[in-house]
Amino acid sequence: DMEFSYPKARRDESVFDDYHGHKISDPYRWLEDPDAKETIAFVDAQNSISHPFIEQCPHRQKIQESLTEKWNFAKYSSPAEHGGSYYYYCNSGLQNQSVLYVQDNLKSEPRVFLDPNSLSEDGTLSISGTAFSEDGSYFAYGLSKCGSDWITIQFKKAPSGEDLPDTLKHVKFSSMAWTHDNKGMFYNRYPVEGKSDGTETTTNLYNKLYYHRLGTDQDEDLLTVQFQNEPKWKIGAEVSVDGKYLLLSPNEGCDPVNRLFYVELDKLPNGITENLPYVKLIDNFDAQYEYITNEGSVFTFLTNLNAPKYKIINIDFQNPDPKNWKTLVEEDKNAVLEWASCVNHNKLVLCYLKDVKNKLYVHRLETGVLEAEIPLDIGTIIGCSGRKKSKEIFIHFMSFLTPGIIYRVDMTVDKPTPEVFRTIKVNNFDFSQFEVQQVFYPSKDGTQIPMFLVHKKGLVRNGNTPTFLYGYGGFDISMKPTFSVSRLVFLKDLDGVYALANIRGGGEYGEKWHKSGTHAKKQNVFDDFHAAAEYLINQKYTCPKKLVIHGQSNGGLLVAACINQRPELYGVALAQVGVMDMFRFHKFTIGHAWTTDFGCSDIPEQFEFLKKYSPLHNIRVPKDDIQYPSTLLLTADHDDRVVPLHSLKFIAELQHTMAGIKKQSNPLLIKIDTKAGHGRGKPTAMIIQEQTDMYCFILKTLGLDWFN
Ligand SMILES: O=C([C@@H]1CC(F)(F)CN1C(=O)CCN1C(=O)c2ccccc2C1=O)N1CCCC1
Repeated sequence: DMEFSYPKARRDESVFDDYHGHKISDPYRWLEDPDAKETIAFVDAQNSISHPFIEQCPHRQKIQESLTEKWNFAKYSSPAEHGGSYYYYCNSGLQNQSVLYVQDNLKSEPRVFLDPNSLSEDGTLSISGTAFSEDGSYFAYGLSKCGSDWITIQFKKAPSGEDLPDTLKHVKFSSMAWTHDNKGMFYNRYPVEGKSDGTETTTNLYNKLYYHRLGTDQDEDLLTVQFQNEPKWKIGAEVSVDGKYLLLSPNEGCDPVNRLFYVELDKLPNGITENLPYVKLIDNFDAQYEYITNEGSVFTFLTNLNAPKYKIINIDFQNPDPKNWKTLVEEDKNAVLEWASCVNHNKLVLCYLKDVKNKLYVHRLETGVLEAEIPLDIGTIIGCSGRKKSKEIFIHFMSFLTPGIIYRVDMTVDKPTPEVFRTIKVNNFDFSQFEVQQVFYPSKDGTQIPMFLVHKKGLVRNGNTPTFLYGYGGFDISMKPTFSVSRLVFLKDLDGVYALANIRGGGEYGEKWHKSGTHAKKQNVFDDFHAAAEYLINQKYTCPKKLVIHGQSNGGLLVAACINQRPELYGVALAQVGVMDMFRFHKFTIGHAWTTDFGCSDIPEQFEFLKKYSPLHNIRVPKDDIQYPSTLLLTADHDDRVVPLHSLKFIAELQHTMAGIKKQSNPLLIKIDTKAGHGRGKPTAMIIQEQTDMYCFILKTLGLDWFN
């Protein structure tokens, strides 16, 4: 047990806000300026205690070597056909970024098409968004530095890979939609306001849609669509499969809802110009309308309109009145329709999630009638490639104990059957020693919550097994079984249990499940997670001291709120890039888009429910001899999704509150990485370091040995 002396951080008690009559102080407001000398000093001081604690782990070297060795297996994506060539990503094992290869056909010799590893020494430059032109002769790709959401779009000739000079800057949250004359592409930009390298916290408002004509300078790009009276709107843009329509899907948050406007491109008297005239087909945020395909003016959409588990409808743009809309595939009350794709001209491939397991079906586009099920094992479809003109699709299957199988499915036959195209193999790892089960446990309000458990076969439930509980709980995102070799190494070497709780707020059971974990019902999410912990303890898998909880982003909020509410229930808490200040999150970068799940402190009744769980505002000394779990917050200087100030303010308040409290022997630390962001695009070397850090922290705080 160590007594920590945490860095002193200035508390400015003079800073407070009045929220509808409530005076709320914000003594670490100064930490909101990432460039202030004082903030930089705070970050260094925190790292100077967290780094040694993590690095002094006796087994660090062994852990790092073991993770690196196990990580070193070839990873592939499904192939995708463009312009007659096939493209796929491959990471040979330890490359920092996957490489995009091209081959003339599925059997021929692949060539490197784009290798991001050649673009930066440390692998911190990553591909973020790609789009081939309709004839496959041009390729646009976004590059992100250090994991920032900002991208720069560049272009190549395809399949040669020859670089083109066109460069589009100040792009963020962008569609990439080519016109079918292959002359140019629609994309999104934000107005330039000072620094935009991903370390700034400036709010992102007034998203605009531009059209770039290949071979011209960016400053000649046409400002085609903007909504000057709707600063929060982001403008999704897509060109229809026949090239005749530009589909605009504005949304103003993260809910699965959008408006639907369109432009008939071949009816424009002067081609594409500034301020394109659009038709408002759907001018409300009542539902989501996701374009699948169209036959002339009859458009097929995936929608949750009066269908919280989604359905497929047809809208004839010539008869747009909702009373003429037709349902093509009815909602399935027992499964969520996650996505649909039109392939082989007249087929619809539908992917459902049923009790958090994916199932694939083929329907006729013309009638919506079910034709066949594509048989799959229990697990997750993480990718599907194939277009309307494709006669085949490739599906990428994965699960806890399946690193990946890519199937090719011939869509021209009556009974499409998956044939193995490629199996992702992990060397010398015996998966047969593990098993997966799905359990359902009751939450506080009696709701049955699914949870996956992964552990070695023959596990003895003695209430003392190190258990790693992961959750997210928001934004209609479903936590599905995926493969992680580092997790399995952890389970193997510690005889541990991995638990994935499908708590409310996610998309596991459609829009009702999502909504029941938002706004005034957000506490359901935390209750579901507490109940998962209690289940694991009551069923003798583990005990509080051996229970590790981990969450990222909205899941970081989950972990922080949970240790505030039930510190006695958890042994170790890893809160990664979490949202901690629920009163101010909407002021930074894209935070304003999250009010769809969280609400906003500007609104009195929403302030009331935010106040009840906001991590930063609910830190208190636990009663009796209860202390906070060993806690490690993780964030990074280029995280412009959830800006680091959230974690900095939370750790400052937590350390202040618990400093000098003798019973708090568990460490309360934060690690702030540099040249890293919210997570996407992180190079392999940094991922392995981060996993090593987390396992070192867990081993040290659980007092465990790493056997392997
Ligand atoms: O990052 C997020 C939430 C959760 C999410 F809904 F899944 C996504 N999200 C977002 O904030 C999504 C941000 N975002 C867009 O709005 C957008 C438009 C077009 C292209 C790409 C983007 C994109 O990444 N959060 C961080 C913590 C709380 C929520």
